[in-house]
Formats: sequence, C-alpha cells, structure tokens
Amino acid sequence: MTKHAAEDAAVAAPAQPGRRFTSYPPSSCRRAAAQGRMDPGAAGAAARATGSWLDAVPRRAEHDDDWMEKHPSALAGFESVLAAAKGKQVVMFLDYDGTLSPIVKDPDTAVMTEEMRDAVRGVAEHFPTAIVSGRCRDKVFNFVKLAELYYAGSHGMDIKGPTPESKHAKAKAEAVLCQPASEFLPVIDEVYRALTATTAAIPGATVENNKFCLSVHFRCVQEEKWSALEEQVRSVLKEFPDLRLTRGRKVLEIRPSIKWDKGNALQFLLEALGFADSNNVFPIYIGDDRTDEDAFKVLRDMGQGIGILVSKIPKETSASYSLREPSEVKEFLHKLVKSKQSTTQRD
Ligand SMILES: O=P(O)(O)OC[C@H]1O[C@H](O[C@H]2O[C@H](CO)[C@@H](O)[C@H](O)[C@H]2O)[C@H](O)[C@@H](O)[C@@H]1O
Repeated sequence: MTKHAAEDAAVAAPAQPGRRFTSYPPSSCRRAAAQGRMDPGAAGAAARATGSWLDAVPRRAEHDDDWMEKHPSALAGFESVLAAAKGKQVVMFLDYDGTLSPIVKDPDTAVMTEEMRDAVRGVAEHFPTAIVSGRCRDKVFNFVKLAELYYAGSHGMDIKGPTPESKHAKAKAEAVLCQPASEFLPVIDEVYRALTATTAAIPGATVENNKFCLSVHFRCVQEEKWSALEEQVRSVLKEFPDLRLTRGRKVLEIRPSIKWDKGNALQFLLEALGFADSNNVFPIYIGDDRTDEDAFKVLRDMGQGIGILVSKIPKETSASYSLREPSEVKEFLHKLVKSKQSTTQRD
C-alpha cells in the first residue's frame, strides 16, 4: 500500500434556549460578512497550502497504542463521555462524507444508509443537531433528507436552521440565516468554469461546485498526474487572490479567503441556539477530515464538549476521542439516544 492509499485504508425542553435561532443572523455572522477578507493568520495558512502532495497524507502522529491512549474510542470510553456531559445540554454536530457516509469514488453516490438516517433522526429528537459539511447545503440535505436538522454547507459558509413546520415534513425554502461569503458567489462560478475547462484534459479529475467553494477531486486520477493537476489549479487561482486552497481527502478545496470555517459555524450555531458563553452546553462534533480540525480546535479552546475523529489510522488531531468508521458513528449515536431515553425514564 502506498502512503497515499493509507489515507483511505437531555430532551430539549420547549422553553429552553436553543431549539431555534434567536437573531438573524447572529452577530458573529454579520461580523464575518462585514470583514469580508481573510485575516493574516488564515493568509499564512493559505501560503502554507503551497506544500507538496505529501501534505494531503495524514501524518502518523506516533505509535498506535500511544495514539489510542490520547484519543480513546468514544465507544469504549462512552461512560466517560456521559459523565462529562452530565447535567449539560448536548448539541450534536455531524460532518457528512466519511462520517455519516463511507468514502466512495464518485461523490454523487455517497449516500447514507437508512439505518444511519434513523440514528441521526433519533439523536435529533433529543438534542439540537447540525450537519456541517464541505458540500453545498442543498446537496447534503438531499443526502440526509431530515428537515428537522440545522445544515451548515460549504464548509460552514451557508447555514440554515429548521422551521417549526418543517419537522417531519418536506423542507421548504426558508430565510437563509448565515452566508458570510455571499459576495464571492460570482467569482466562485467563474473559477468553477475555468477549472472545469482547464482540468478536462486530466482523466478522472472532476470539479464539484459547492456554491461558496469548489472541490477538485483527484481520487480517480492516476498518481503520476496529481502534480500536473495541482499546477493547473494553481495557475487558475493566480488570477484570483481572494480565494485560497486547502486540502481534504483526495480533494483540493478552493474557498474564499475569509476567516470562516467549520469552527466558526460551530460557534455561530451555539450562539444562535442561545448557548454563547454558557457553561451548561456540551457540544459533540464528529468528523473525519482536515476541515473538521477547525471545529475540534474551537471545542478544545472552549474547554467544553468533545471532538471525535473518525479514522482507522492515527492522525494529528485536536479531537479528544476517536471512532474507526461510519458504522461506529452510528453505534455511538444509538448509545447516546439509549442513554438519554433511560435517563428520561428515571427522571
Ligand atoms: O465536510 P464533508 O461533508 O466531509 O465534505 C468534504 C468533501 O466530501 C466529499 O468528498 C469526499 O467524499 C467523496 C465521496 O465519498 C470522495 O469521493 C472524495 O474523495 C472525498 O474528498 C465531497 O465530494 C466534497 O465536495 C466535500 O468538500
């Protein structure tokens, strides 16, 4: 196996703050929209994205046993998770690809199973639940198909909450709650067209339009062609300094140079749910990719809740727990619901 292949190997009370957004949009989204441009720290990160393809490979942090000690299984350590969450309002954040659905070659076929949908539905009956994805919001909604959830698409740059009547009903068009990168829509469309044309000569390369960001997929590109593809992407982006390049799982992500990522989306949602500066909230974020690290870091810095990395191999991460694959995510969600049900019955 090559080093590249290794990558793949409390029931919310009705009156409680949090089931609905409190202001539209909360101040954090307005601030980001007003600031518009990327901060110097993010600019540095964009510059660092000029590294080699090896950057796309998760680095082995240390020996597996040590890693598991630092990032224990959220299933084996379930009782510790429960103890930490005791008396607090759990808020669930779920990444989509690689977390709720297995990684597959064709992004359009990354469906989630009915069993996984049931598990997510069950969690959302007890806790505010959000899907936080790099996909465009409509696309990820079409995969998940649960109208009662919050959705943060385009790496958190397109956030929308459920409406009261949308529960168990077909989702309707609703007021968008937070779109801090809306001014970038025309440029993203322009770059989408340019990248589609430029990369057409590389067999297997595809460009996915995720509305406020783009994904250039190379999972089906011969490894010898990866560098050429990256060069092509970079040459297009030279003309667009307001965009930056980041990496995911066999994908190059192009997004606006604003300081807004999945971590900001998590903070925005907590604020919108009425939990800004609250000590009584226990956010759980489950994700498998580099972009999820932004959310893990926010939780680590807050000192509240837990991040759970979905991975079969050790990776550098700010998450505190781990799960090996989507089937374990499903099991974890079921356990959480079961324990909530038994607590509610006891009370
Ligand atoms: O934040 P996420 O929900 O995890 O989305 C991140 C990217 O996921 C998708 O790409 C990944 O999954 C594909 C399907 O399994 C796989 O073919 C691809 O190699 C992975 O990178 C999605 O297609 C991208 O647009 C998302 O940005």
